[in-house]
Amino acid sequence: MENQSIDFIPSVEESHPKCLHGPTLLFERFTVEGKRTGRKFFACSSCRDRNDCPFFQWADEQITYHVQQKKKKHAENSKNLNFSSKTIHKQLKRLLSLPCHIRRFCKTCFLLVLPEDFGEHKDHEILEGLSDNILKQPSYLLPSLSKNKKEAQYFFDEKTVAFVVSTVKSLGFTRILSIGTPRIHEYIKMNKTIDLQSLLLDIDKRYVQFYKSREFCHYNMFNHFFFDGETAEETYKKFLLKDDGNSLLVMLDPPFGGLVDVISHTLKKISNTWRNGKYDTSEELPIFWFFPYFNEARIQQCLPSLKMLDYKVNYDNHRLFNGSIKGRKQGSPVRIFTNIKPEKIKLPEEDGYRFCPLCKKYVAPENEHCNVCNTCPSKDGRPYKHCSDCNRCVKNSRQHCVTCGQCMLPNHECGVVSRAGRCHICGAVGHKRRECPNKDNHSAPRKKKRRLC
Ligand SMILES: C[S@@+](CC[C@H](N)C(=O)[O-])C[C@H]1O[C@@H](n2cnc3c(N)ncnc32)[C@H](O)[C@@H]1O
Ligand SMILES: [Zn+2]
Ligand SMILES: [Zn+2]
Ligand SMILES: [Zn+2]
Ligand SMILES: [Zn+2]
Ligand SMILES: [Zn+2]
Ligand SMILES: [Zn+2]
Repeated sequence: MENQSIDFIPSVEESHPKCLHGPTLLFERFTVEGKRTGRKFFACSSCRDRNDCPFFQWADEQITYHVQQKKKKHAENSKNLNFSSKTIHKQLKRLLSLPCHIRRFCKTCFLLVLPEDFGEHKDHEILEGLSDNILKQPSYLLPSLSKNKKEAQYFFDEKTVAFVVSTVKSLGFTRILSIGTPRIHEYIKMNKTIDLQSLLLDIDKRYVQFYKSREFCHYNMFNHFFFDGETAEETYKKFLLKDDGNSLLVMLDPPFGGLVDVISHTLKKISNTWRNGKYDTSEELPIFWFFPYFNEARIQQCLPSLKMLDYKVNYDNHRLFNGSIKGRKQGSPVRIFTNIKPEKIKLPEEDGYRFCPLCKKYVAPENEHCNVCNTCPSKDGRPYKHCSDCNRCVKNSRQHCVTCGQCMLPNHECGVVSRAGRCHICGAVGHKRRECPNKDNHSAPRKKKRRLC
């Protein structure tokens, strides 16, 4: 799915073959020249790595014996953490009734352990003395799955969590559908005085041990699949449509490798269910989508009402996303995409954000308004300046080069224009291969660099 020569085709997933992660998605391959091959295939909605989910099936092919065997083997290997939700909820209640010093968590099995089960985990890595508070913050207790490409868990730092929750509160929301945002969910649960409700939907099944069934659903956001069937889906619908769907915000922080089209497709499904329960169908389901700034164009193509805020979303356990990399002054590349009017969202002035009356939104300290472009142009957290030759704003670090006919870095290889960020077919900026007007009649092979002189 990471490969750019694959395109997602929205279709009725319920009729697709299923893998361990629910109905698969339909994709189509492109040739390197950007032409459709016409050959479609089903692949796992959630895993890009075949080691995590080996499912693959050509759409025009009957499932082979080989594939069936592979699927069976994978299902057998994935039987761990196969606990029943009913008993698991009772388990947390019992654990909380015990004194702290005999409350244990097995770091080998990722399980909370009751005294009668100590023997089963005797050679495992054990954490003991679990306080009530730590049991309310499982994202700090569970080892992060950040090495696993499938789940890619990166957690917001405390400041970001506090900012996001207070913003949601000040906007008047009372409920958050938290998709892949366990840290927001647990912060709300921990701080009862905040008076917000949250339902967590996440693919990480380990969370089921820490929450009641009305607080957490084991869920796949790439195909809108509830692993525990109709009961879980009912829990979600009830939450979504409570109070006629009023005062609800959907918040999601997908793994950064997730495809924008696929995530948008899920958001549209959620929005349709929400809208069906409402009188005023012109209203839009309020969304906060956390994603890197460089996805802006694609997100706006899929969901045009989503606007990008300047706020830099920091993470605890990601060097790139918490501004801790030496020399990386621009900070985290993750932003909030929302359909709430940006002027209503006050970004923290103590961090240098200020209101731009011309753009009618809060902007980052380095983002100076350009009167020619009539915008605060910086997207990536670096200062920009206007170049009258290019007739647009460019990064401060660039200078106009007459030979290249555009603004370039001072030490650039003069006469060679990088194709990064350009369409692979026609070389233009502003669209990708799949939207290229020349897509169907182009056959030149892809080149990395183009000599101009
Ligand atoms: C980038 S992390 C976001 C965590 C968030 N920043 C927080 O602090 O709460 C991605 C989250 O999405 C979850 N996730 C990954 N793939 C998912 C999927 N296919 N469906 C639902 N949740 C998924 C992960 O388990 C993780 O909680
Ligand atoms: Zn799968
Ligand atoms: Zn164990
Ligand atoms: Zn401005
Ligand atoms: Zn400008
Ligand atoms: Zn220029
Ligand atoms: Zn040059």
